Amino acid sequence: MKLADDHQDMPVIQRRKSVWELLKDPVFLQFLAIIKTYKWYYAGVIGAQIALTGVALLFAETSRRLFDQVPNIPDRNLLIILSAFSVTTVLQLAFTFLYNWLNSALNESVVFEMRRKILNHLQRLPLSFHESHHSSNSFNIMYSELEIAKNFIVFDVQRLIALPVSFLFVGIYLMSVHPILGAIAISIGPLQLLSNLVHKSKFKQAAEMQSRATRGVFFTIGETLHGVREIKSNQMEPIIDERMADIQTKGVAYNVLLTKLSTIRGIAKEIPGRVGYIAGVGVGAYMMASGSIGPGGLVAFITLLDKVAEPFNVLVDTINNLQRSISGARRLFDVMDMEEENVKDGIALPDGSPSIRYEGVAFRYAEESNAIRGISFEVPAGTSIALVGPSGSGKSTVVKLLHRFYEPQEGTIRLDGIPLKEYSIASLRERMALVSQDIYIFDGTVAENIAAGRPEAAYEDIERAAKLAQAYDFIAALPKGFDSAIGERGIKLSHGQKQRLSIARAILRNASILVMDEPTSALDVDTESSFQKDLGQWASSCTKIIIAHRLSTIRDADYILFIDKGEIIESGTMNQLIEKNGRFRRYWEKQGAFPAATR
Ligand SMILES: Nc1ncnc2c1ncn2[C@@H]1O[C@H](COP(=O)(O)OP(=O)(O)OP(=O)(O)O)[C@@H](O)[C@H]1O
Repeated sequence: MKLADDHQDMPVIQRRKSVWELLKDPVFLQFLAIIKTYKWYYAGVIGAQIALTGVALLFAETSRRLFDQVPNIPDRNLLIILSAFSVTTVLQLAFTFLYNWLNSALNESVVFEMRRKILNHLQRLPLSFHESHHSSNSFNIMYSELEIAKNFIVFDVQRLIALPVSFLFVGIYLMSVHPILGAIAISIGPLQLLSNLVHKSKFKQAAEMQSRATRGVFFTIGETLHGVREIKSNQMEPIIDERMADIQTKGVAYNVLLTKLSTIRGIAKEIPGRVGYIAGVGVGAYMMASGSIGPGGLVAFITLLDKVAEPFNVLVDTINNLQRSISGARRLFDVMDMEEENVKDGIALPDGSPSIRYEGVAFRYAEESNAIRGISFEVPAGTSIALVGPSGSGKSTVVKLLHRFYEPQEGTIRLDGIPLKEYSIASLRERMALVSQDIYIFDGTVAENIAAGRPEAAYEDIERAAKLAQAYDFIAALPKGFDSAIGERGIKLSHGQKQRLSIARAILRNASILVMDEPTSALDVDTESSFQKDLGQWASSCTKIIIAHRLSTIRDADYILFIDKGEIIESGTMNQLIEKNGRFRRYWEKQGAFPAATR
């Protein structure tokens, strides 16, 4: 169980992009394409915002007329004014309702669409991404980073369009009431923008630290839930608790700091508004006394002061948000920018079992030293080869290359004489079945789990696969047989039972290459021997690669490779290797598989 704090700088994937580069980023443009899909919602929300400004103008103008005419207002005018107030109230309520409703629909739809896009992308990234990044990293992207990016795409974008329009309307109206009052009102907003400079870098830093703390929380929760068994058996609960407390303490401190800085910036933002109000009321009162405006003009000024300042007010918030959104979105885009596996390009692998040939293949993971080197062997079509060797010797790596989960740095792998790279990944994986050490049971029924790789399979075929995998009896004993729910929310299976389901899954795929990575490690001796017998029947035509730590699993293999430290040390049939009396024989002797030979 890893306890490193590597969530602190996840994911450092590519060079950081400037805001400008980010706005030109193709992924950002893809997100803008989402906006296009929901253009009518955006139009509705923006329209409702502008309409609310119109209603505010109507209210201010009505108030102005009322105060300009009282106390000698004719009954008819009063009636018109009261009707206008009633209309503004109704309109205000109606547009507020419309705005909230459309905004919520827009928000949910965009989040849904973005999450789908990101998950689609994540599952199409090469295995190397998932093997080198903690899964909590992807969860964090799906939730926190997405939430932040969404705030920009949903709210900031619409405000940036609607508010300047509102500003223009209200500004023009106030200038028409009186140019000096209009100028005072208009100048408040730009002054408010200056508040953005207050503690600018400190604020940015605090936002980044707070987001790190959030990522830390995701990381710790993910790691704890993933390794709960190891945590319990190693009594690591206090360590996890301490770690969480540490992250939370920092998280609380950064949150408080962020709130403190936001409040200071908020005060700085308020000051021009308050000063503008006092100046406007003072100037207005003076002008009223000198008769250049009526009392209604002053009332309109007071009523609309907030409205004219609002666009800048919100712009300040939007710029604040933008700083956070950009750093969240940047992490999201970094991952979205990563190239997906190209599974389509290439020729299709023809029907029938192919021969497999490795020619001087070498591979290393990222910066590490070679995991395998100089690997050369051939498996004729329809035969089997077993890879044996100590743990960490490179056996799984050899077969990962066959799936094209990774590409070798040296050498060539050929199927039927054609380099693997020329086949499309989709056709390769379609023709290969994998029974691996890590068995994943999906949330669903037994039948659905067996048919995971062939959802259209007939029920009889599923049953047949279960029989050949020695899984039929235990499935039949489940409360609902093949319809019993298993996985996260269903019946829990033993490792051996899961392994048998995974074998049934592979059988059902009807593949022409069968890769088995320790396929029977959790089966009892009797079940394994029946499985071996049946393997000869259902997989007779497949070309097979079997990785095994058990001698019984490889006894029937046509050819065996003994691998150590990434190299083939010995190769031959079982009898040849035993007679050779070399590393292979000593390896099994150590495990008590047969008596030590006299040397
Ligand atoms: N995703 C990975 N990233 C970096 N190194 C890896 C990765 N997977 C495996 N390795 C390293 O490559 C080497 C070979 O590993 P591999 O899993 O191929 O061995 P193996 O023989 O299959 O082991 P085992 O029998 O224990 O499953 C090991 O040193 C391992 O630490």
